[in-house]
Formats: sequence, structure tokens, C-alpha cells
Amino acid sequence: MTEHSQDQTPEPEVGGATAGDHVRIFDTTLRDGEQAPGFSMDNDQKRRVALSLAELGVDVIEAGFPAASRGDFRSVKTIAEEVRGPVICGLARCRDADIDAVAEATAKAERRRIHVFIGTSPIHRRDKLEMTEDAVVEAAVAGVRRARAACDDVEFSCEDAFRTEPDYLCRVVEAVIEAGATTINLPDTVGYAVPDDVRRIFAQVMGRVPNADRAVFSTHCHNDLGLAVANSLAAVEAGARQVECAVNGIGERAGNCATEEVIMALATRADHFAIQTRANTRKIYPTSRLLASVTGHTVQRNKAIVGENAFAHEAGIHQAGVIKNAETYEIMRPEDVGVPRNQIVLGKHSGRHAFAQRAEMLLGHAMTREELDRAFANFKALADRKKVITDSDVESLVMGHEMGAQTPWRIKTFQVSTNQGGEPAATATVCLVHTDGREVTRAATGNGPIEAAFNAIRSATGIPARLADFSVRSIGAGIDAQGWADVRLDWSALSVHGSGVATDVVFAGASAYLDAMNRLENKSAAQDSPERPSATPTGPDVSDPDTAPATPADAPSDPAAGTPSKAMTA
Ligand SMILES: CC(=O)SCCNC(=O)CCNC(=O)[C@H](O)C(C)(C)COP(=O)(O)OP(=O)(O)OC[C@H]1O[C@@H](n2cnc3c(N)ncnc32)[C@H](O)[C@@H]1OP(=O)(O)O
Ligand SMILES: CC(C)C(=O)C(=O)O
Ligand SMILES: [Mg+2]
Repeated sequence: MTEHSQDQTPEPEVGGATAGDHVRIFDTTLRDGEQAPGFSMDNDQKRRVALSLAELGVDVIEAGFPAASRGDFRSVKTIAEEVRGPVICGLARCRDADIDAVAEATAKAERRRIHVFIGTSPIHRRDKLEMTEDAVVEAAVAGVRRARAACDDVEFSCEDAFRTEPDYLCRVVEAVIEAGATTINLPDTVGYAVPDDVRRIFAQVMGRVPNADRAVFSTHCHNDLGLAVANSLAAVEAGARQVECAVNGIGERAGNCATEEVIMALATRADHFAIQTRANTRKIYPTSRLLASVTGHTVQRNKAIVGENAFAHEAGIHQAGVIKNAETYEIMRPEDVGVPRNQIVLGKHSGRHAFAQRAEMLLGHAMTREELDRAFANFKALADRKKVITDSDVESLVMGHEMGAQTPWRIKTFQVSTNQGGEPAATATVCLVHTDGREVTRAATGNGPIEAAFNAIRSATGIPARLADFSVRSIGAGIDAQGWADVRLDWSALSVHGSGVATDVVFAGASAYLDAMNRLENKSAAQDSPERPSATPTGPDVSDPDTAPATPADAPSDPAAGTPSKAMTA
């Protein structure tokens, strides 16, 4: 099995594409990845993913596009201030305000980079930018000069490079290196290239541009034809020493080159590539799981490296082979990518050490004492209701999906009753408590218990958000399996994702809905939007004990039982 280099020897960032002895991982999960519909993250979620990327050992984190919004600016700033290790980078058009926004947002980073780009292909110049060839070169040079005035590390991207005339591409690249660009990125923006094109264009540009040895060449491939990883590897073969990629392959349209796939391809086929990344491969799985958890998008079962089936064998012949020697059917060891092997069964008799060990294995890093205390208390409460605690249960406990992990709103009491065939079909009553001391009780009806619960919460928070997506799945098997709910809410220009986990699926849904509402309120406050929700409850207050439905102290915990009436105190 492959050894993964952890060599931290400093090497010059400038000095020619082939000068370096490693392939730099430029992770754009938080910029290109987050840009895709349904993947937006709030400040806290981006911060957590960035910390995980630092643990993974990526060289550069592209943290966002600061000029895009106040929220994006704030996220880049937070990451620059709090995340140590990787270079922190922000994207900018060739516009002074965009470049200045990156310079300001990344000012407190340990090491930082300004990434400037412009479309160079005929279709981008003519139909999008409405600029001549000369004007594009001028804008590119001016953008790089302005960025270099603020920061020594400047990347320039020729957007849509693979549909750009090679002569013109060389002209742009030479001009921006002369202006001070230290990394040159040739993106396949629309996922059109095939590996031969990539090898040819990299060889041409790196061979023909006279000052090419003063920059590191980078590849950024999209997956429209399913070729993003193959094309990125072809670029490495041609001399690129930076790969731009995103965890789980998320990104515009069909996504970007998957970070985990390119790292493991280089590691597993070291005999072929003879060049490595500096990533700690054992952090791949926790990073992938964290991203799936904060975005609400799980990876497909058969996804390379991180899918549930990536190391699973059901066919007898395969099982027999793997028992004798795992390498008969496995080209990588699961532990090398951080997939945990479970020897210890967690249940209500398990102690702190066993729980902490499993949780840290799944998280990829140690928890603070406070985090461990809270997660362990929740684990014990769950173990009282469930015989066996699965890895997914532990993940939900440590990733903060339990009720009340987000503020300002918290569910104090929750009651729902159903009346199939009757009118209304379901009624829910919630009592929410705000950190400012307000306590609001609202009742609402719906076509089912979930709709009634969402309506009651929306009325109590006073935020008229639109439900963009809702899903609930079982984590683990069995009658006592927990339900994991994901909710995406849109309001004004904001989009947020929330999760909730509970043995009661209706309560899991309500928790996810409130989690998203809390994130919406926090994100809106951070944006300082003039349309910020007033958080003024709507509808009549049903907190009067004479009119409010009774709230029993405990709730049924069997989601499969289809209980017509449920109530709980959180
Ligand atoms: C391939 C990629 O991934 S590129 C990065 C894509 N990411 C994003 O777009 C981030 C999110 N974007 C945004 O929030 C907004 O588009 C903003 C804030 C950046 C700009 O918003 P607006 O000012 O309203 O402009 P809008 O998005 O409608 O149009 C883009 C403008 O930038 C121009 N432009 C596009 N790329 C560049 C560039 N690299 N350099 C200079 N100008 C550019 C376009 O020609 C257009 O100009 P116009 O307004 O004169 O027609
Ligand atoms: C901004 C650039 C690097 C990009 O995302 C692309 O061209 O796909
Ligand atoms: Mg892209």
C-alpha cells in the first residue's frame, strides 16, 4: 500500500511548473462548490468545513468571492482570521472593487492569495464581456498589477481556456506573468476538454510562453462529461503542479474535479505519476462526511473513495477473496482514507473513552472538553432509547444536529396530532423560546404532521421563508433507527440548509426546520439586509393555558408506530 508523504519542507511558490516536488491541492469547495444551486452554506458551516480542509492538509483554500455579498465577504474574513495552515484565497473579477474586497477580507490570514480571472475565449470576449482581445489583455494586466500591489501571491485564471485560441492564450499568459502573476490557471470552465486536449494545451503554453518558468501552472476542470478527474491528472502529467478541486466533486453544474479522487489517484498510482500531494489522506472521509452533513447532500453509494459501497463487498466470490487477502478486490485500504473500522459496539453501557474515540475518528479531530461533555450527555440519552448506536448516530451527535445547537430559537414544547381522513388532517402546537427571553406559542394546521409543524414554527418565528427542499431518511436500520431530516429554506436572496435528528421523524423534521430558520435569522443579521426579517411572530398566541393544547412531558420514540398524537418537551 502507498505511503503518503507528510514532508513539510518549504519550497518557493514561484520557480517554474516543474520545480516543485509536489502537487498543490487548491480546494475550491467553499467557492466554486458553494456556488452551485442548493449548496450555499452559512458562515459557521463554511468555517467548519475550512477547519476540516486544513486538517486534510490542502495547500490553498479558496474561501469565497468577497465582492459577491456581505455574507461571502464575512465568511472569507472569518476563515482568514481563524484557519491556520493553508493559504487563504478569494476570487475577484478584473475590477478594482473585487480585488480590494479580497485584499481586505484576507488581510488577517497567515498566508493569502488573490485570485483574479477573466474570460479569454472568443465567445466570452464577444458575447459576455463585449470586449476586444486587447481590452481583455489590458484588464487582465491591470487586475494582476492591482492584486500584486496588495499581496505577493497572485493567481490568474484564463476562464474558458480550452475554447481560447492557443496563440491568444499564450499572449494573455505571458502578459499576466510579466505583470506579477505567480500561479497561472488554465480552467476547463465548461467541461469540454478531453485528456489529450489538456496535455496538448498545457505543453503548448508552458513550452511557448517565454516567462512560463516564473509561474506554477494550475488546472481547474469541470465534470460536464464526467472527465474532470481524468483531465486534471492529464494536466499533472503535462507539468501542472496545482490541481483545483472540490470535496465530493461539488461545483457548478456537474461539479468540479473531486478533491478526494485526485489525491487518492496520485497516491495509489504513485508508480505512474511519481509525484504526490501533501494531503493527509486519513482526513478524507471525515471531511467528506462533514460537507455532506452541512449541505444536506449525501454522496451516492457508489461514489469513488467516499461512497458507502467504496469498500463494501456483498458478492460471495469477492467476500471470500477479501477474507483471504483484502488486496484481491481493494486497491486502497479503507483506513488510509479515514473510513473507520469498528471493533467496539457503542450502547448504553459504553463509557466516555469509547465514545470519544469513535467520535474523534469520525470527526477527524479531537473535540474540546465542552463539545465532548455535550455530545456524551446526548449520547447517553440516545442510548437509553436505542439498543445499538451506529456511526451515523454518533456523527449526528458530534456534528451539532441535536436540538438547541443553533440559536436564537429553541423548541420548548412540541405537540402534533393527526386525524387521517378528517379536517384538518393534522394540527401542531409549538412553544419556542428566543435567546432574548421571548416565549412564543403558536398552533397551525396542515395536510400532514410535518406541514402543520412547519406552519406553526414559521408563524412563531415570523420569518416568511419558502420551503425549497425537505427530505427525511433513516440512519441505520431497525425500529429504533433515528430519522435525519434536511430542510432548505429560501428567503429574499438567502438560502440556508438545516438538519435535525431524532428518533421521532416528525420532531426531526421540526428540528431541521427550526435549525434552518435560526441560520436564516443569523445570516440575515450578518448581511445587514434592509429586508431583514423582523422575527415578529404571526397569528394568535395560543400560550394561554386555557386554550393551548396540553403538552405531556415525554414523547413517543417509535417512528414506525405512526402514533396519531405526539408531544414532547425539548
Ligand atoms: C466560472 C466561474 O465560476 S466565475 C465566478 C462565478 N461566481 C459568481 O458569479 C459569484 C456570484 N456573483 C455575484 O454575486 C454577482 O454576479 C457579482 C456581485 C459578482 C456581480 O453582480 P452584478 O454587478 O450585478 O453583475 P452581473 O452578475 O449581472 O454581471 C456580471 C458583470 O461582470 C462582468 N464580468 C464577468 N466576468 C468578469 C471579469 N472576470 N472581469 C471583469 N468583468 C467581468 C460581466 O461582463 C458583467 O458586466 P456588465 O454588468 O457590465 O454586463
Ligand atoms: C473562476 C474560474 C477559475 C472558474 O471557476 C472556472 O473557470 O471554472
Ligand atoms: Mg469553475
